[in-house]
Amino acid sequence: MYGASDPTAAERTAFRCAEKQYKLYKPLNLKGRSRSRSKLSGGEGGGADLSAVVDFHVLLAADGELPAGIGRHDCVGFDRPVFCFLDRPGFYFIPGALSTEEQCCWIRESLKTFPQPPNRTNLTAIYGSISDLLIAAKNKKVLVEAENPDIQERNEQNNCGGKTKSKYFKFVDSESQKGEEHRSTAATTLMRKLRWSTLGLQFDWSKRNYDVSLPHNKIPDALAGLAKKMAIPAMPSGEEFKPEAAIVNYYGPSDMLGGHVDDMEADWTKPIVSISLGCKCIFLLGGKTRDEVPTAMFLRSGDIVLMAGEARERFHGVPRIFAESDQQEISALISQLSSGDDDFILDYIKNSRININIRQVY
Ligand SMILES: O=C(O)CCC(=O)C(=O)O
Ligand SMILES: [Fe+2]
Repeated sequence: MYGASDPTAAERTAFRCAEKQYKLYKPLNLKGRSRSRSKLSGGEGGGADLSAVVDFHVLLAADGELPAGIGRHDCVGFDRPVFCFLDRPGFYFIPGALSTEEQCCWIRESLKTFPQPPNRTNLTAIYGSISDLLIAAKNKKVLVEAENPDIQERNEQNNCGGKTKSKYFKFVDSESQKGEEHRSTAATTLMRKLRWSTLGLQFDWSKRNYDVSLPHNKIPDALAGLAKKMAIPAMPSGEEFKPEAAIVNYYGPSDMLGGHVDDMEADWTKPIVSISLGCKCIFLLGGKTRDEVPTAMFLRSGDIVLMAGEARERFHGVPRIFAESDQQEISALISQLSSGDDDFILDYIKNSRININIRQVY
């Protein structure tokens, strides 16, 4: 799914040039996380020229003639404006599809419930199942390694012999760790290291496929309902979208997602329903090879993108998040979250972006 087989050839492609053009460059001593399923390397950079980036919110507000190559997609039974690119069938952009309240709700769910077992996250491979990460972060807990009494007992009963070395990780008060030799990791740090979680059918990144044998819950009803409703403009007529899996991506200020194609679902006539939350980003929509020059567009909190049919074969990625400097972009979100008691979530989202993309697998 992700990355090109020949990295040197990938370096020279039009898609790669666009990624380099838009990526955020930072001082070398602030080396950021590479979230990439295909990495971007550094460069000199600075303020990128954003004049070619399509801004659907400006087009929506102008309510006039659209630039060449962009159209409106009229869809029976769908009451919101939907934009499309005339030469890129199957790609749809629904600006401001979610209200501020809805955005807050999905941000909370993304941080609180979506990373809960049996859903897996990038942290699962290191620490096993971790429950209540957000609560632990709010309560300033730390994660420590401990012996798992359950497994020890079970092994003894099964005559596995001797003491098992089975370990697991648990949250404890940071105070209790003072003077302890155990290595501990603050829950707030882990929260920042959260890069993805998978809902519904679990995606196995190492096998690059869905592993239906892994325990999973179905997609929460409210999210499934939203995805079904928003998928309508991209659905073959008379059919209903079946949300079976979702990937939640968590982006910090210097994170990016390298160009890739999502090709692990059986029926490409069904869309990927992709929800943006938090800080603004640049999204690149390329061609069927990396050699085609991609179109850059802004994605803002509450926007929804649909990719179906031919658009499923197109390379796409996120080279840039706009955090900190562009707080006015998410001012409604900030004021809504400020009125609650969610300081942690407020601080998190001020310099993060969350993307929930929902898929029909079969
Ligand atoms: O973050 C986004 O908007 C895109 C995410 C994506 O393409 C993916 O997870 O496959
Ligand atoms: Fe994707």
